[in-house]
Amino acid sequence: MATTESILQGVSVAGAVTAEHKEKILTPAALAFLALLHRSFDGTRRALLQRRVARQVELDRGVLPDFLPETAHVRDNPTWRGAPPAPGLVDRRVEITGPTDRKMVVNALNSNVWTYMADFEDSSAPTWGNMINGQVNLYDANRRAVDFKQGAKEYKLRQDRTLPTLIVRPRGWHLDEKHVTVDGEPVSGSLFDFGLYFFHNAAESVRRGTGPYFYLPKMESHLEARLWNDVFNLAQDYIGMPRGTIRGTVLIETILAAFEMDEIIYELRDHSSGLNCGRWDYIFSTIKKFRQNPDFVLPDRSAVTMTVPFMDAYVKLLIQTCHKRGVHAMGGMAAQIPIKEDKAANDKAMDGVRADKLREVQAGHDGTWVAHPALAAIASEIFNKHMPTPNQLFVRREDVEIGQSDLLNMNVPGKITEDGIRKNLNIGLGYMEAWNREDAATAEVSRSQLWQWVRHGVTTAEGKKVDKAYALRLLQETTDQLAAAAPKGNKFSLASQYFAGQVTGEDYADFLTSLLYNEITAVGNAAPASKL
Ligand SMILES: CC(=O)SCCNC(=O)CCNC(=O)[C@H](O)C(C)(C)COP(=O)(O)OP(=O)(O)OC[C@H]1O[C@@H](n2cnc3c(N)ncnc32)[C@H](O)[C@@H]1OP(=O)(O)O
Ligand SMILES: O=CC(=O)O
Ligand SMILES: [Mg+2]
Repeated sequence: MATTESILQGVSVAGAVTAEHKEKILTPAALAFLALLHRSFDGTRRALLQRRVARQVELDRGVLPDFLPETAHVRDNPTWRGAPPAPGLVDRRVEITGPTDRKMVVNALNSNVWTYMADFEDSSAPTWGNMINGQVNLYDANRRAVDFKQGAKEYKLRQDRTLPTLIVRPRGWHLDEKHVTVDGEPVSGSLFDFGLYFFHNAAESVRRGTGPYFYLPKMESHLEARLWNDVFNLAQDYIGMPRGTIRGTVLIETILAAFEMDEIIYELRDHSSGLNCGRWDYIFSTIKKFRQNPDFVLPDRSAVTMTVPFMDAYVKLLIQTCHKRGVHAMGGMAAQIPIKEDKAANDKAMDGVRADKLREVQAGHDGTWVAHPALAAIASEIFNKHMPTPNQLFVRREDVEIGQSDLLNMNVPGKITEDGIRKNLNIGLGYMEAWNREDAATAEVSRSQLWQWVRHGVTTAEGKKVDKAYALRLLQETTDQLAAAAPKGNKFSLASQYFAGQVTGEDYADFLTSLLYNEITAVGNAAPASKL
C-alpha cells in the first residue's frame, strides 16, 4: 500500500502557509486525502466541464433545452425517494448565509436561525487567504473554539442554546485552486473545499449530533451530481464513515439543471437533502446560456422578479419535485440587507423581504435564506406563522404542471432603461473592485444583462440605442463617479478595464470569478483579501 509520504510526492502547496494552517488543515494525512480525490475525480470533472462547452455550442445554434428522454424512467418512476432528513436538518426554516471569515462565522452561529451555510462560493473571493483561513475558522467552529477578540469587542459563541447546524458550500466545479497542485495540475476548488472540510470535521460534526453537510452550487447536469455522489462515497469509505452520512443540498441555479431536478436528487439520493432555488445565479445562467438568442433578452434587472413566468415555473417545479421525493425544497436569498440611516428606505426593503418570504412559505418551500442576521427575525416570523410544522414536505403541489415552455417563458414585462444600465454598471464594477460588496451571483446578472443588451442592440425606453460606444460612455462615467467617491488607491479604473470587454458584447467570461482569479491571487502571497 502507498504510504502517505509516497502519495505526497506529487503534491505541492504554493500559498503562504502558517504554523496554524499546517497544524490544523494542511496536515500530511489531509493532503494525501486531497491528492486521492484529485487523482480519482479530476479527469471526470474536466470532461464534464468540456461537456458544458459543447452544450453551449448547441444552445448558441438555437437548440433549446428539454427534459431528457434517456432519463424519463427516473422521472416517471414514482417509487424512489431521497434520504430522510438528517439530524439537524429536519427543520431548516431560516438559514443564514455568509463568508467564512472568523467574525462572520461567530455572528452567523449566534444568529437566531436554524442552519448556517458557511460559504466558500458566491459571497467569498477565492483568494488563498480566504480559503485556507476559512478552513481554520470552520475547524474551530466545529470544535466550539472559535471565540476571539477584535479590539475591545469579544466574539464568543452563545452558550444558551444549540447552535445552528453548519452546512458548507464549496466552490463550483469550474474553479481551480491553483495554490495546491497534484502531479503538476491545480486541484479543483470544489475538492479542496469539500475535501479539507470533510477530512477534519466529518467525525466531529457527527459526534456533536449533526453531520458533514454541504450545499452544492452551479451544477449544470445530473452527471455533475453523480460526480459529487462518487466523491461522497469515496470520502466516507476512506474514513470509515457509513455511506449516507453526508448530505448535499443542490442549488438549482442554472437553467439547464432545472430540466434535471429529479435526476439530480436521484443521483445523490442517499446523500440528498433537497434542492434550493438559487435565484440569482439562475437568472444569470438564463441570460448567459441564451445570450446569443434575441428571444431571451430581459428588461431591467428590477423587473426580473420571482413572479415572472420563467421564475415562477422554476419555483413550482422545484417544490413539487422535492416533495415528491421526500426532500426539502429550500427558498432563496432576498438581496436586501438593512439600510442604515434611511428609515423609509429600510422599511421598504424589509417589506420587500417580508413579501418574498411570504410568497416562499405559501408556495410550499420548507425554509429560506437570509444574508444578514438582522433579517432572521423577519424570515422566522413569516415561516413560524405559516409553517407550524418543522417542514412542509407533505405539501405535494400536485396542482402544478410545468413543461419546457413554462421554464423557458421569457414573457417578462418591463423596459430597458438608462437607469437600469447605470445600476448594472455600478453593481458590476463595485463587485469587481472589491469582491465582497456584492455577491458573485447578483453581479453576474448585471454584467450579463449589459453584454446581452449591447449584443442585441436594444433600444432603451428613452429611445437610445445600446451600442458599444454608448455602453463605454456610461461605463466611463460610472467608473469616474465611483472612483471619485472611493478612498484613494481604489481599483475602479482597473476594474473598468476588465469590465469593458464584458459589457461591449465582445468577450464573455463564463464566470467573473474565473476572469478575476489570476488578478486577485498571487502565488506565494498571503495578503490581499478581496481587492483586485
Ligand atoms: C446569491 C447568493 O449566493 S446568496 C449567498 C451569498 N451571499 C451572502 O451570503 C451575503 C452575505 N452577507 C454579507 O456578506 C454581509 O451581510 C454584507 C457584506 C452584505 C454586509 O455586511 P456588513 O457591511 O458587515 O453589514 P453590517 O455592518 O450591517 O453588519 C452588522 C453585523 O452583522 C454581521 N453580519 C452581516 N452579515 C452577516 C452574515 N451574512 N453572516 C454573519 N454575520 C453577518 C457583520 O459582521 C456585523 O457584525 P459586527 O457588528 O460584529 O461588526
Ligand atoms: O446562490 C444563490 C444564488 O441565488 O445564486
Ligand atoms: Mg449562487
